[in-house]
Amino acid sequence: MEHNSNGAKIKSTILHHLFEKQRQSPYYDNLCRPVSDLLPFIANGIRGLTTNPAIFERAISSSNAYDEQLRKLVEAGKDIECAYRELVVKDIHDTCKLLESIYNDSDGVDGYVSVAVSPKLASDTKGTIEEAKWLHKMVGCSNVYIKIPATDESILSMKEVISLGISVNATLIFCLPRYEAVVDAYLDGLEACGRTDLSKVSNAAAFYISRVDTKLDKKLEQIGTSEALDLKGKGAVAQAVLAYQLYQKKFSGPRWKHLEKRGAKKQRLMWASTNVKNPAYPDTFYVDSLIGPDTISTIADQALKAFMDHGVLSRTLDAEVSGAQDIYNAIEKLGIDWRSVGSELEHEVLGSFTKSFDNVLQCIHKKTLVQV
Ligand SMILES: O=C[C@H](O)COP(=O)(O)O
Repeated sequence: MEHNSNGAKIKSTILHHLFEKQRQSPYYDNLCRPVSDLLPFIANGIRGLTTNPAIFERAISSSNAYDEQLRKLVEAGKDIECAYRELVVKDIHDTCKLLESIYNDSDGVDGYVSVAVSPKLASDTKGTIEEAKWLHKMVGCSNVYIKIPATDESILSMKEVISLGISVNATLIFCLPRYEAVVDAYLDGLEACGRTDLSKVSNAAAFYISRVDTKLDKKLEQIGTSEALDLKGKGAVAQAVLAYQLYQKKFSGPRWKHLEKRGAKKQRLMWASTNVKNPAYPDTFYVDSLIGPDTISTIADQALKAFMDHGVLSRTLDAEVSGAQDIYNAIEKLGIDWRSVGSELEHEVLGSFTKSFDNVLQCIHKKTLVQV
């Protein structure tokens, strides 16, 4: 039985058990205004929140809760993009405050809220650094994660942002080599950080899941042999299982031990894109299949509802490591290049986030016309 902030008893859910029994933290992949609407999710065991431009597009375009702040921003002479950034900063700040007690109680392990730099900066190293610094300063909360895409150019910015003591959620990770580069950027950033105590710097690595299967399944169908078809729906989870093995390897040994002595926190793998896209797969498939300690599962509404209703709580993430390696190798043997899968997905998702970013600006523009 859990207690709310007034000391009243609230019923434990599978999300509480996920954290207490499996040491995996459930985050909510969503945001809304008023942010107080998130309180029931937190009471149900959500320990952090992730956002992206598509989430803001949905939130701002489907609600008039932003109109008053927007009117003031327009009156103050802000242009559309500035106004958008301020709306975002307010939501993220207010959500950080809601999650502050989880952040404090967990000693800075949980309670984070992610806010992404503009997808338009994905190939601009310097621009990403500047925007990350700006967002961090404007939100003004220790429990904000600045979300930076793991593109070639933005990985370079991660090292610098981390070295400034800013916590980062490295996102858009679709393949293992890219994940390894993200780990190295975190380690490099920590080593370059001038602070003697590194305990306030945190890093999550958002590894996409369902979209990887969507892409792989298409390629496997094109190959069409029974061996290929038999691998459908297995690649994304297998790759994630191997990412967890890589995480354990990278966060042990002398290099890591040295940083740990300075108080550094291990990076946390965060499973993103956990909503099932293929209706033929069970709706809790990706959440159920990737349960393991010291990780985060960020879950959007569809999978969250399903998991809370009939999710299965057992440690799956390292239950079948050699099987996962066999699946990974078999996919590669069929001529599917994991790196190319990663770059195709990176291109597609950045494209769709850029579209959401443009749409939300257009929506704000329309709202300002109505207000005039
Ligand atoms: O922020 C990342 C989301 O988890 C993406 O999820 P999606 O692939 O279902 O759009």
